[in-house]
Amino acid sequence: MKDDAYAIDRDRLQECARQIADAGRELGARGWTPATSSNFSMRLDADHAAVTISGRDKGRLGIDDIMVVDLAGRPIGTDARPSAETALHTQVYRRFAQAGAVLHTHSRTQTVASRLYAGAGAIRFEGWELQKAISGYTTHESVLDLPVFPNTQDMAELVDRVDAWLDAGRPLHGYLIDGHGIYTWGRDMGETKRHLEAFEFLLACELDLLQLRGKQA
Ligand SMILES: CSCCC(=O)C(=O)COP(=O)(O)O
Ligand SMILES: [Zn+2]
Repeated sequence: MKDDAYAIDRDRLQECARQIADAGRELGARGWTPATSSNFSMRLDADHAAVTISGRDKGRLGIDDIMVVDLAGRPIGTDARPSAETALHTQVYRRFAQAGAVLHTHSRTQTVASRLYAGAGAIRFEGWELQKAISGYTTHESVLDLPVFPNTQDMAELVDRVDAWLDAGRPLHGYLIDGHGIYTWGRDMGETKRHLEAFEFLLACELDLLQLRGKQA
C-alpha cells in the first residue's frame, strides 16, 4: 500500500466500484462493450478517481476489477494497470469540477457514426427532443455538437485535442473518437448513463436519416 492509499474513503470506493460494475453489466448486456472494450470511472474525491483495470471484461466487472488513480492517472495503493485511456477520464475530472462519473463505450452505432462524421469533425444535433436529456438543454430548438477526434494510441494527443476544444470556449458533453467509441460524463452515474443513452439514440437517429435519404454524412 502506498501512503496515499490510506487517504481514500473506503466506503466511497466500495460504493463507486459497485456502481461501476452495475453500469458495466447493463451496458455490456446492450452490446456496447464488446471484446473487453470500454472503460468507466467515478470521482472519489477532489484528487482521486476509481477506474476500471485495463483489459477486463467490462460486462462482468467485480469489485476487484476497479482500482484507484490520482488525477494524474497514477495508480494508488496497487500495482494493477489502470485503463489504457485513464488520461481521458482524469482530464474530465480536472476540467469539470462537477463531473462525478465518466463512461466510455464502443457500441456499433457510436463506432459507425464516428467513421461517417470524422471528416466533418463533429455531428451537429438540431431539432431532436432528446437533446433535452443532456444537462443544460431545455428545448429541441438548440444546437448540440458532438465532436469526432482522430483516433490515436497517444493519449496525450487526444487530451490536447479535448483541451483545445474546451479552451476555445465550446460546450462539451461528450465526444466520439474516430473508429473507436464515445466518451461522456455527468454529475453522477445516473446522469452519465442518461447522457450516454441520449447520444446513442441521437446517433442512431442521424444514421437512420442518412440511410433513408440515401446520403453521405
Ligand atoms: C479491446 S478494446 C481496445 C482498447 C479500448 O479501446 C478500450 O476501451 C479498453 O481499454 P482498457 O485498457 O480500458 O481495457
Ligand atoms: Zn476504447
